[in-house]
Amino acid sequence: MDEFVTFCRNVFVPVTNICRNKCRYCTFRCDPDDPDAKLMKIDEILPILEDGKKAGCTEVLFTFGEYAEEVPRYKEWLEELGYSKTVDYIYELCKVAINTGLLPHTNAGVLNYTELEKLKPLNASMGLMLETTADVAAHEGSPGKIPSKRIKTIRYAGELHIPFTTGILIGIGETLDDRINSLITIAELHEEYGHIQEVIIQNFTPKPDTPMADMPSPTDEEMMQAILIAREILPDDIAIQVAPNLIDPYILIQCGASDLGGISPTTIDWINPEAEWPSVSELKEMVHETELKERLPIYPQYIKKGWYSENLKDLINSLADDDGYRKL
Ligand SMILES: O=c1nc2n(C[C@H](O)[C@H](O)[C@H](O)CO)c3cc(O)ccc3cc-2c(=O)[nH]1
Ligand SMILES: C[C@H]1O[C@@H](n2cnc3c(N)ncnc32)[C@H](O)[C@@H]1O
Ligand code: MET
Ligand code: SF4
Repeated sequence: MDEFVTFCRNVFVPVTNICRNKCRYCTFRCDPDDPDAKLMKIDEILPILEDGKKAGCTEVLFTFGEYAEEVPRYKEWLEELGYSKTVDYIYELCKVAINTGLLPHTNAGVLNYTELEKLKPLNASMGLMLETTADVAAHEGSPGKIPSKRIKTIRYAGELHIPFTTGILIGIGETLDDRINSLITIAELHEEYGHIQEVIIQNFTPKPDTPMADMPSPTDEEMMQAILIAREILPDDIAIQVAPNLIDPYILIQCGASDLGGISPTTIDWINPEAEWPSVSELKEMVHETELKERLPIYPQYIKKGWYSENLKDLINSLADDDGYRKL
């Protein structure tokens, strides 16, 4: 067990919920004719960033459906905003966020090398869940969840020296062997490139009106086992993240979890909207005697290695203490 666990104060901006995939566990995604379908404009996003900054946040999490450009109606919306590719819009949003004083962490699904290369100078870290290396029914109809495609994106991020977040989803039809295989895959990618800062062990939570609404969440025993195995397989410099709005973290910390991810004082978890964030004081109670430490979206070792661009230098220096954690 680590001597402390970390978390990050962030704001969550669900830039678009249009997505080419149809993951059977997901309620984030919308069809373009759904009344909730959206592509957020800078005008709408800016006040969210400013509120977060005022509340002491250091990170903005920009989340997207994957390759929404493959959905014709979305292309029109994007063109109305003056962009022909999502990555160009993300680039602009990251600039706005940095000017507001927040460090971007973008998770836009699978991206190619050129897209990651474009976004690297404006992101403190980026993310993509591997989910699983298994071929599961939950991912039928989701070309972007083919494991080899996800592995490629994670590999490109390594080649580009982007501090990276990935993870696995527990309880989507994968076996114990699949979990082990997924973790070995992540460990090998990190051994090659050294860029994985954290691995999220996310418990599937069934959502109403999805094809997986009646599937059970993983049991506490399965989650404890997954963390123990992850701690065994993953190199020591990778943090293991669990989401404190989805599961009680205390026992999982005893098993080796060392990070509680982004929690937001001002926004909801748009992927798990039913699960409210604990406040920092509630988080303190949840971890009992364990010390809590606030981090930035880029982990201390990547600040030390200088894995960030000139664009982020002043902001990181103003937010980080000498050890690379949040300056108090
Ligand atoms: O609020 C959430 N934050 C999620 N985050 C945010 C994450 O907790 C933080 O942004 C990172 O720890 C960086 O500080 C993700 C980030 C990724 O790169 C990949 C997947 C996730 C998943 C979630 C999630 O389900 N809910
Ligand atoms: C951003 C990440 O959120 C996770 N995600 C999407 N839907 C669910 C759900 N029902 N339960 C838990 N995690 C989910 C996926 O792992 C995705 O990659
Ligand atoms: N759509 C992306 C993915 O599944 C980003 C997070 S899910 C809302 O990888
Ligand atoms: S989980 Fe991500 S990729 Fe899958 S349908 Fe939802 S938004 Fe799309």
